[in-house]
Amino acid sequence: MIHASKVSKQYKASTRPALDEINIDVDKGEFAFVIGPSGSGKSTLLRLLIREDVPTGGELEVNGEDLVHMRRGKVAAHRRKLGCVFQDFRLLTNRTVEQNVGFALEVIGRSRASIKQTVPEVLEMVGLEGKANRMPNELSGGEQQRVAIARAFANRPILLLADEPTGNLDPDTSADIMLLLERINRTGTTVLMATHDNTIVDSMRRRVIELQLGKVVRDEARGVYGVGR
Ligand SMILES: Nc1ncnc2c1ncn2[C@@H]1O[C@H](COP(=O)(O)OP(=O)(O)OP(=O)(O)O)[C@@H](O)[C@H]1O
Repeated sequence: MIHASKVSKQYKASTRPALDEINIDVDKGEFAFVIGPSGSGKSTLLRLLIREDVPTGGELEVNGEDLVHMRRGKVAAHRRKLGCVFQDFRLLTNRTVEQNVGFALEVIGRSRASIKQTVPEVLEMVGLEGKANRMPNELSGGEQQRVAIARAFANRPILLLADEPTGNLDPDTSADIMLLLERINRTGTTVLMATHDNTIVDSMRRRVIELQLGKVVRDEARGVYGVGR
């Protein structure tokens, strides 16, 4: 699903590369954490996968698509295959829960009938069936993140990218969000999640890819966060 070979990213303003010849292969259906200290390159990796930015070296493919040489006109189609979830939820604050999810489907050209059918299904999946008409500010942080996950999942992405999705949530709420991401993973969606949350990483025992100063320093199948971090 993800193939990164010697991928580097050198920002113009920076002296050292944010990513330095990293090799990562993630298979379809895998669940993998990307961990590492602040500035190690986690968000940069996710940005390259979303094609918000382009590597300055190496090969990068998602689902067989070459992201290095991808034409600008194909970027939107690439992003449509992905779901993205962020620490700060990024909901449309002036739209209801239902509209937030529906709008994401509208912009990718889904018919009104299909949106009408899909939105209640995904809201039920994330446990928000009674809250379709609420505004985001009428929800708890955990509920807002559920809306963001519903929105990311509505189009059944092949790959879900999550950048610190539990960063603003308390431990119990974070655990619930992880159950939801596991559930999404069980439907066949590959999940790549950047996190600082050692409790979550230790309890899930999933693949752990550790970055330090832009290099992969550990890639373990059923890893833990690590001692003393
Ligand atoms: N737009 C940019 N221009 C210049 N340098 C950048 C840019 N974005 C990130 N960097 C640098 O690239 C390196 C990696 O940053 P990145 O945001 O990928 O790290 P991170 O592991 O996600 O950190 P955090 O956990 O704090 O989010 C850092 O040294 C950062 O300062």
